[in-house]
Amino acid sequence: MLIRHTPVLAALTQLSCPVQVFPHAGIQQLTHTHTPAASMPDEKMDETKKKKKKTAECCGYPISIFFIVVNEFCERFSYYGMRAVLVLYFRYFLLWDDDLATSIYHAFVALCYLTPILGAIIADSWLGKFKTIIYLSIVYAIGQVTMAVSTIHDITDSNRDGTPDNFTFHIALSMLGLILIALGTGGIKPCVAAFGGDQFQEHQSRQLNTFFSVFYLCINAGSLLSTLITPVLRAQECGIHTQQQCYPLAFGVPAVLMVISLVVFIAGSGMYVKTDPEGNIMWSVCKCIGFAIRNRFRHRSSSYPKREHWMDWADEKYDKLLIAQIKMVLKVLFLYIPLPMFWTLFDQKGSRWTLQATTMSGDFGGFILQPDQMQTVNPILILTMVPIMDRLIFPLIQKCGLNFSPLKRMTVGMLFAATAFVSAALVQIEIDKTLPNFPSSSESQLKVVNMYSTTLNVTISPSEHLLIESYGSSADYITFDHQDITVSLNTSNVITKAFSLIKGGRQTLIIPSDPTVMYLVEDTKSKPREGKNAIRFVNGWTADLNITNLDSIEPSATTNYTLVNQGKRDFVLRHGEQWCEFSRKFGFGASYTFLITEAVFSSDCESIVEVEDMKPNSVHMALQIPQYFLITTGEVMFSVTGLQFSYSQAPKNMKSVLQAGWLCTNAVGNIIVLIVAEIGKLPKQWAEYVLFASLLVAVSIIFSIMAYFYTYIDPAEIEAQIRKEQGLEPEEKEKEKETLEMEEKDQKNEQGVKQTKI
Ligand SMILES: C[C@H](N)C(=O)N1CCC[C@H]1C(=O)O
Repeated sequence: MLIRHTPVLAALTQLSCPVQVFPHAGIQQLTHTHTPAASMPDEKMDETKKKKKKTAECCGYPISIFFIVVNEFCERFSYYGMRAVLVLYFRYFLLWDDDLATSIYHAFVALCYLTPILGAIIADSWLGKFKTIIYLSIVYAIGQVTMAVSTIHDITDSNRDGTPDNFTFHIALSMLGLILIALGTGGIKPCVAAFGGDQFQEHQSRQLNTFFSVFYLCINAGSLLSTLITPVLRAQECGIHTQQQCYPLAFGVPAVLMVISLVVFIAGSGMYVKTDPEGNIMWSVCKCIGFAIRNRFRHRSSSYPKREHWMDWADEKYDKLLIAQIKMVLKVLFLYIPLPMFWTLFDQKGSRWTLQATTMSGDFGGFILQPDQMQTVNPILILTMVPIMDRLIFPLIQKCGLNFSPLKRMTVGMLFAATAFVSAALVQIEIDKTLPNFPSSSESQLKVVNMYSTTLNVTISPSEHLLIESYGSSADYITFDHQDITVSLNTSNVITKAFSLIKGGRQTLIIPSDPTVMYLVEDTKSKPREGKNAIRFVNGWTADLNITNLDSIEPSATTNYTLVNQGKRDFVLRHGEQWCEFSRKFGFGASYTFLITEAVFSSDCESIVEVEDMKPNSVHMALQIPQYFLITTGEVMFSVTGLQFSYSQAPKNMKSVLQAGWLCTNAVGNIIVLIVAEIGKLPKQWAEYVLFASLLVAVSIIFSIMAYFYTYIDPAEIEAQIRKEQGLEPEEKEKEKETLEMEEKDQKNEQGVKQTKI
């Protein structure tokens, strides 16, 4: 069979066109060997006419962009604000355990980045971007309201004890809310970015790139504000019958912001450039690909001449333009295959890095930073680094004559993320030096506390001999590689008792005022969560005691651990009319047992003895700043560029689809985090960080090779040339005139800006 080769198809299949770097644009474009007007497709020109009539401009930017970026700010506030308190809601309202809460949280985030495919298909094939954004924003707002309602404990708290009586109701409502939110946030995300891009005209490529940077700034401004505000709202107390943590307010404010986002978007509706969907494009794409594969298979014999691209096997039945568009999209999607690895590392900020922060000290002198607040460093850095990169670093690189093309930027971004993980590994090594020596799964550890009135000689079979003074403890934990021990106490007569220790556990042997009833209590064997401190009391007084926020404690008994925050804490010990106040300043991540002596009231609580079970964290959280700086630099190079690249390389009718493909790399990255968390970790955390860094370096090498073979295209130009070859080109002269007019207008605008600056 004979295949016709047109110049455009040859250009598409060989992809070896000369390239030219546009100033600031970052995206290399095909060199025009003819006037720009000559390359403009008729359809695009018609659309441009529409744009010219409709779009008002300010400083060279379409005014409609203002509504889109404000909409994005409010939407991201809503999304990140809700996300900031979600795990806590699962953990402390629905009372799920840590594992379930984290898994559902990550699954939700992954779903939010998978639904863009659905939104893109709806937008590009059916409703168009404008209507898709409106309808899915309504779904999103309903989801946020449903979520806020699901957190009102009073709805099912018929016995008014402060906890919901019907958990199934709250779980069902919140899951419905989350599904609607995922559908809404994911569905509109590819459309909003692409819709913003659609507002720009051919001659505004510089402004288009700035738009994507401003868009990213708005995302992070929204994220920063909401991550700071919603936890504060959650910490308030509210309720109808009983006062509880105010989840309805923490979820309600994001719901209000989502409604505002929708109103702002609708307010701009008269100004937007709205491109209509071109029928069920996704279905046509699938059918065309299916036909190409079947046709290739039918003609597999070597007697048939080869075609330059496997999609050319759809030539017999499908339009050349569609085939060319599919080739463009597939080429970019293929390039995306290695990208999820970046997000796998990036998304660990919220999990592994936050856990790392819980083993560090957040005392910054003037203020205290909680471990999860460390994440706000990312949006703060984005807000400062995007302008610096855009205005200073990238132009400087360009001035030096270096071709820092988008795909090179993305590769360098990945390498920055890898170095962030090397930095995290170095910090981890420092932390490990300060961590207690926890027992392995076959070992047991024991500490001894003496509440007896005199010093005791304690022998633990077979070979441990300890001398422990009254209201004192053994210096540190003793490690045993067996569980069964016998303890002998040398009091007036020898008391002997056998115990079985917990494998892999840490315990304390409490010897009370009556040593014959000595007993074991279980100790914490990991750092207390969220950088808090675990404390407990042993009552050496002669009667029951009440301690603030703790149950009443019997003589000789030990309380369970209570978690207290960093800072000065006061406890009132009370028995009947007698009381005293005990104050203590806590650091981060320590564990203490307080021994209450017989003289507690007569000494005004001064005689209480502190036994340090676990030292407070000593490595400072500031050491995490370099890793945050490196990952954020990586994000600016990778994510902002990826957003622009996905828009610029997509054919007009598949812009949202490529945005969705880009967002999907994020979803896959999140799913990898989930799988890694489930499969388990390397024995050493620093080794896991190094492993992730090495994987990303390997992936970025693969990506750079793929990028080397990628040729940047101007989809509009290719589409125009195909249309021209198909005889669909309108009057050249009219087009030329239109373009010249547009360029003149652009120049005037730029001069206007310069004059204003002067
Ligand atoms: C908050 C992040 N710095 C950020 O801007 N993003 C993380 C995933 C992509 C992007 C977003 O759109 O939220």
